[in-house]
Amino acid sequence: MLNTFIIGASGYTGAELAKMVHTHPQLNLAGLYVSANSLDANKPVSDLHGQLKGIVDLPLQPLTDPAAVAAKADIVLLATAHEVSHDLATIFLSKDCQVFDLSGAFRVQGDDFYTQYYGFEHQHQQWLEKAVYGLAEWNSQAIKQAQLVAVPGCYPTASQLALKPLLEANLIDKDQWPVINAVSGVSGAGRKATMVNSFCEVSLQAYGVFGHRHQPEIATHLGCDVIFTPHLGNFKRGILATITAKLAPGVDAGKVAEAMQQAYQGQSGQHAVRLLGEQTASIQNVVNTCFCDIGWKVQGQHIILTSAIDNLLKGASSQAMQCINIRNDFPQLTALV
Ligand SMILES: NC(=O)C1=CN([C@@H]2O[C@H](COP(=O)(O)OP(=O)(O)OC[C@H]3O[C@@H](n4cnc5c(N)ncnc54)[C@H](OP(=O)(O)O)[C@@H]3O)[C@@H](O)[C@H]2O)C=CC1
Ligand SMILES: CC(=O)N[C@@H](CCC(=O)OP(=O)(O)O)C(=O)O
Repeated sequence: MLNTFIIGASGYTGAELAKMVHTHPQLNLAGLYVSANSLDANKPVSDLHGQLKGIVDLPLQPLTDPAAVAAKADIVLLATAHEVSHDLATIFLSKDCQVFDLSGAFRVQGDDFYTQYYGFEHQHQQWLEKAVYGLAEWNSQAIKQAQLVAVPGCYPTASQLALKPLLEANLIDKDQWPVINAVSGVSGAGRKATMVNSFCEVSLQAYGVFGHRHQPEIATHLGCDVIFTPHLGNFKRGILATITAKLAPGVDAGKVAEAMQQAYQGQSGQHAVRLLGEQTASIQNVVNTCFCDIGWKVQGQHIILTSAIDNLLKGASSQAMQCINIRNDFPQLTALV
């Protein structure tokens, strides 16, 4: 059994992880942590997340001595804000733990990327270079060798899983940037109350226009520029991305279907993508599952793809668990289906 610790366990993604680690046959849920001065310190996690009652009732311990936790850990899941993960990760890495970071702290290399998009200067360049991007369906060979896995963001997961098969097969005309419009439920913003995510303020609207940090994350890892516009919707969880792209000359619906099937169909049960063909993806069918559903339709030289995930699961926690499974040679969907 691998001793597994969750830092940030009182948050939305942390609570999802607690349930998964608890049910995983090869992982021992060894401890749940919140910040040293957390108002929730020492409460049972199930007091905050009632769905865990009788399943995981461990206390949320204050993280006063991360090095002491590192000494006991085989695996550490960082379900913490970007800057917190940035500061904590190396403490665990220096003690040879496997670290799976759900934040954006190690996802993108680039000179002023972190100052421009995250508002802090990255202090751990070597680990940033060594970190493996945890897009599970596409990066398993590198994940198998990784000590630090940067789990992709929620919008980047939905967007890349849809576009990557077509880009890898050279089916997209890159001169016309794919346009990604995506709507997220409010849990995407985390559990802390803010004005933006308060009940009476949430409507349906675009935000981060031309400035969201997921645009460069998507473009970097796809190797193709994109227009990306996120929207906040008045529902709790799920993301639907609707993506419009121009196909390369001579590409038809048959070639698109072949590329999709080649990318995903062959490894059924070993990955978390479900292909819908001409049906459209919907949030209802993926919420509370680890799956990304992808549908598409071709008309002339254009394709419209729809891609749906649960932002807290395939967009964060279950993708982290897929990466743990890949890294440790467990069946990829262990504890997820
Ligand atoms: N929500 C989503 O859909 C997605 C989130 N992510 C990323 O995953 C990470 C977690 O997100 P989410 O679960 O939504 O966040 P939440 O805000 O819901 O939870 C954050 C957790 O971190 C804890 N925390 C804060 N500061 C520290 C600290 N210094 N040391 C230890 N624990 C700390 C908080 O508890 P306390 O403050 O009481 O200490 C809380 O448990 C973020 O980086 C987010 O960007 C990625 C993809 C999707
Ligand atoms: C609705 C909402 O606010 N969503 C978040 C994205 C959450 C996510 O994917 O997380 P990372 O921050 O880890 O990249 C946002 O737009 O900032």
